[in-house]
Amino acid sequence: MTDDEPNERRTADRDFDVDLDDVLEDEEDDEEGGLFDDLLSGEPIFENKEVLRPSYTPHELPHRNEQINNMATILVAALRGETPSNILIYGKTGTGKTASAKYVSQELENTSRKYDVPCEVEYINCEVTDTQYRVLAQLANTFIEQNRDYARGRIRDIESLIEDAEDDPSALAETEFESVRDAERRLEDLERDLEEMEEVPMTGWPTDRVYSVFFEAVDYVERVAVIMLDEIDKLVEKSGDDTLYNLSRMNSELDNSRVSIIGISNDLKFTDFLDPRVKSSLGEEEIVFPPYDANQLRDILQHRSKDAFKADALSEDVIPLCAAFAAQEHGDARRALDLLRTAGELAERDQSDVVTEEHVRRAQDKIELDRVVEVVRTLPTQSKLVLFAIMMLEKHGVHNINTGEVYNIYKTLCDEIDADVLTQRRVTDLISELDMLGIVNAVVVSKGRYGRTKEINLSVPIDETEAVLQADSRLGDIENVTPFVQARFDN
Ligand SMILES: Nc1ncnc2c1ncn2[C@@H]1O[C@H](COP(=O)(O)OP(=O)(O)OP(=O)(O)O)[C@@H](O)[C@H]1O
Repeated sequence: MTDDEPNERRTADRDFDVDLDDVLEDEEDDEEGGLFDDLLSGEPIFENKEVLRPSYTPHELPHRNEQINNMATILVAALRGETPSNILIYGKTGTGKTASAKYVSQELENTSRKYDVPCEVEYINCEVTDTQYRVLAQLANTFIEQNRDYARGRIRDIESLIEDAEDDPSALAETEFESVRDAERRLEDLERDLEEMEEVPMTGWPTDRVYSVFFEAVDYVERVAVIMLDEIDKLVEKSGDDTLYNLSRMNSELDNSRVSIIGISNDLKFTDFLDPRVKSSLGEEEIVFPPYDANQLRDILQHRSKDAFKADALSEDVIPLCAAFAAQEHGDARRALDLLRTAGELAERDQSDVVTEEHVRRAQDKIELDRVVEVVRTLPTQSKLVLFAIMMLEKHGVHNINTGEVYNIYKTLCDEIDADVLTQRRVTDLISELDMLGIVNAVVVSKGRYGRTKEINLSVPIDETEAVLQADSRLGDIENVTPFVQARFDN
């Protein structure tokens, strides 16, 4: 290389001279590891942690065969071009409702492609999409997108058919077109359709208009559309049963397509709020997902852990313990998987080669604490003030606190931060709510001729509770309020 060669060229050559192996060796010799070296050096515990996350759809769902077969038996009608009955799926949280329904839909769509039967499943999470407008708009736009693809595909086919027919008119034999002109007319129709297919904006239109665009989009081609409404109770709670009413009576007006609904809910009572017509149409078939017991959870964890962990990374008692803990919590598979993943992460952090029972116990505490922190963090300000009062009393050594004591300090705290003071009766209600959330424990005790009173104790760790309460921008201003506690003979 000469001096007058361009600079970049020389720089580039120099870059290539660097031998990557040398760099790696140098790094190995380097005694002081970087920030990540220590963390990387331990044997990894996980083979693929994603497998344990809620977003992962497992290929196998042990102990859900019966429910999966029931769903398939109902939905097979779609593959015969008939309308499947609507299905309502019930069960507590973490019992595999969504995972099973998604698994069945995937299989249904795969088979429909195999046999070339037009059938689609549209999934909507009603916790996120919780108004009639949004549900209809989301569905309309999905179908519009599919219709566009369909129209473009048809346009391509007809264009090439016309080209062939111009050379050889017999190319039109056995097609739906009698002449090239006929095919051209169809082409023009499709192009006009394509232009007219207008997406629904996420707000702003009258709901009637959204509904009619959705209706036309579904009916544009022949198909069976299965609409899966997960957390359907949230939709009804937020915006009533109009959406379900409209969807469930559509079939009588559709010409080309058929609609069937799968509703998923963990609230068994939500149908009580439905119009009787909607209730009977939606609940044509009901499938119940019972909670898992400890043995079933063990099988589920065993299946998932095969792909998630390195061989021998789990000590023998880890899975049974995770299963036992989660079985106590109404047989929730999500909780069991969280526990196993968190235990693995704790083992990884300890740079341990195996996950042990101890990691599971710590994971259980961590998850519980995370839950408490989240519950406390999202409490309304008034409840936070009541909890603050209880926490201060406990900090000053007062146990079996009574409502009057909480109320006195609560009032001082309200003054301190300029908040409205609620009545003692309302504060008693708030204490009961905190009890229901498992943050305090309030028991009614009889004091003989002095009547009955509530004895309140904090049931969550005091330091973490204080930290979360202090992190609230309003409560953070509370300084040095010392609870004035009347002399008590029972302390
Ligand atoms: N039988 C099973 N086999 C393997 N994994 C399962 C099984 N049942 C549930 N799971 C897993 O447990 C987690 C929770 O399941 P899913 O979301 O289906 O519960 P859900 O009943 O819909 O709960 P929610 O009502 O809270 O939405 C998911 O990660 C899912 O993959």
